[in-house]
Amino acid sequence: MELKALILRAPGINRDADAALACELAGARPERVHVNRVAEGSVKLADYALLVIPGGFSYGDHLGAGRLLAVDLIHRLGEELERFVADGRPVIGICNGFQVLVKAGLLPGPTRQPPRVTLTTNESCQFECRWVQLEAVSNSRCLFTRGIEHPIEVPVAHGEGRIAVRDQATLDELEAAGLVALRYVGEGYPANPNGSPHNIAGLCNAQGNVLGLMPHPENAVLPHQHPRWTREPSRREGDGLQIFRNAVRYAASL
Ligand SMILES: NC(=O)CC[C@H](N)C(=O)O
Repeated sequence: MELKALILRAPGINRDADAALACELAGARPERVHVNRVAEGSVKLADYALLVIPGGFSYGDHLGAGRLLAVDLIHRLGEELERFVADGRPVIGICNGFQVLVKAGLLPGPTRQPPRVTLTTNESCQFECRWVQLEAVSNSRCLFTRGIEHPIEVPVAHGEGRIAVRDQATLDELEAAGLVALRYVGEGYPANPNGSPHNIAGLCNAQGNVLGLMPHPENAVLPHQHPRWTREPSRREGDGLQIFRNAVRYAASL
């Protein structure tokens, strides 16, 4: 049976087509759906196996990147989304989508708890747009990064990607609970493009079925998207595709 992926659209979201392509290459059938269609009930989240919140500048990043779409998630999708997550279905938030999930309290979770983590302006105070190396954290609960044993290369493009935590205890807890899913490889800037502590690039929830990450795996799915594709012709696909394939495989197993 073909699995359907809901790619959530909202004003200012701009990487929905890229996310749709990644889902399609991973074996799912993507549908790009405006958040209003879900909120009014004409599209039901429960009809989908996978939810993607793509990158972009939702609502123009007003009040902080991801903040206003997070309000939509909490107040307009609310229980439907909570049920989707509680059912164990995979949710991936990419860049702006990660900011949305964090500001909605879905990451690191649990929901309805006071926020302990946020994403804020890069340490460099500028928009960072380049390719980075990422490693999957081996003790992570994340289902999207399974089997990724070597560093992968994907691009970043963000202005507000720095993780800020309430205190050191929160950071220790994220690590100990296996909620850190991905890290930038290398020491300091520019390997870590935003100054996130412990080089954190992505977080998951305790169930492992919600992942948010600042880099863009959906822009690293085809061989020629890589900057060295002419010099490394052996590359058969982009490194980011594994993340989508894991999601589709997992969704199929539910
Ligand atoms: N590419 C993106 O999703 C960018 C996210 C957000 N608008 C930022 O600048 O941080």
